[in-house]
Amino acid sequence: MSHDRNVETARIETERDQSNPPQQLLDISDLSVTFPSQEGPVEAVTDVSLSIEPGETVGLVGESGSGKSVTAATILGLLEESARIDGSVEFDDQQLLTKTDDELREIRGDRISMIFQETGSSLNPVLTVGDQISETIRTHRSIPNEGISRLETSVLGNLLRSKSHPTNYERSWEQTVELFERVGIPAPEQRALEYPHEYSGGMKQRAMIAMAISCRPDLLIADEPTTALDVTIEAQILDLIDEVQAEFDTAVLFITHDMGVVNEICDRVAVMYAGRVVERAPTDELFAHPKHPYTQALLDSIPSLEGGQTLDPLAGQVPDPTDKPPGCPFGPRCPSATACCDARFPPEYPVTTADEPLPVREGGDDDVPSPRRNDPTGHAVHCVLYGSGDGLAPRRSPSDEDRQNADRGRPETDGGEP
Ligand SMILES: Nc1ncnc2c1ncn2[C@@H]1O[C@H](COP(=O)(O)OP(=O)(O)OP(=O)(O)O)[C@@H](O)[C@H]1O
Ligand code: NI
Repeated sequence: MSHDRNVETARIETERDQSNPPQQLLDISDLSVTFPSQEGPVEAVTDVSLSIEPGETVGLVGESGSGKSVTAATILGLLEESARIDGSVEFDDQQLLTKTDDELREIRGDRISMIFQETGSSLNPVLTVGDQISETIRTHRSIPNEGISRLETSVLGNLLRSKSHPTNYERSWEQTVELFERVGIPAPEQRALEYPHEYSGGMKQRAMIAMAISCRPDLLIADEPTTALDVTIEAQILDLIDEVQAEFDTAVLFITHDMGVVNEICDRVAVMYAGRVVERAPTDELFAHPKHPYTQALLDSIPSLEGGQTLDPLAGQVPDPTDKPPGCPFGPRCPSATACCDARFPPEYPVTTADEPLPVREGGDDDVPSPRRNDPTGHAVHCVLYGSGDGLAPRRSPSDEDRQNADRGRPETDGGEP
């Protein structure tokens, strides 16, 4: 018996090794997040799996309320205590969900940094921008603080810098000015002495990027960092993120609702809808062959490059998270929906290379095949089962053909997987 158990353990471990290759920097699997509320539990994130390799830029895209920020906050350990978290978030093979607040604080700002849209609230209004960044450097690069308080550093800053002997404060200040230069803040020595209210939105965002890269993080989480900026400044900030990403080999999780931004800087994309990832693919592939009707609708709603005109804005709204429909949450807005979509959520389904036999889900739902399985291409689709892609048919009952396709697994294959 014990022999059998060893064999079984070895098999499970081998499977785990294969399903969890060590080259992933971040590996989220089956993450669900539920908040308590007056109207009962609100599931903001459902069964999200997402991985990021070192140095890679992955976009997380979706409309407002799709669960992007909650996913990011979970990675960073910033959710309120009352939230229930299921699943796994591994960073560099360490499970983040079981870390203490202190351990997480150490990882944040040392290995994982973040930038947000609301830069204003991330910067302390009563400290100069330079002081805030140099303090971050002293804290996270383990340069001891020498017992100088915040107030003293502000008041004594110039004095300390004039000493011939470099102090830690002085060194961190020099590094701050270098970082300011690196992120394109003009007159960096002067600007470092100014307060946040003296900065424009774009300059604040540059300063936040300087702070975020001061620890040379392995992962940068950027949550809508350019949403509040005008398009010219946005383009500059995206270029900057791209540059520092290449220079420091930082992986980036880029959260946005803007497919145009995704196209600009992401290597791969995961599309979220109503708390779930509904499609994932390399960016080129996603733009060339979107599979999920929601992705198609998002792409159709990108303002055209020439005219800046919105072609086909997405009608309808994301379902109320306290009152999600039983079937596919996109069903009510989906041009390809059939009656099946109303009944139950179509399971995530990989788009595989042509001819590859599709495994049958063990103990799965009777007429819904579609196993969830390792997807080497990182490209999966939920609702291909009941029609998407070419078939923009009106809502209808499943045809015999649908059922046959369901039996086989997947109606169409384009075989164009990378
Ligand atoms: N602390 C919370 N308590 C209860 N519900 C929450 C909480 N935080 C988020 N939610 C809900 O979870 C869902 C997902 O929110 P989230 O902020 O992740 O969306 P998002 O995709 O980041 O949207 P946006 O583009 O507007 O930032 C929303 O319905 C939101 O109301
Ligand atoms: Ni958000």
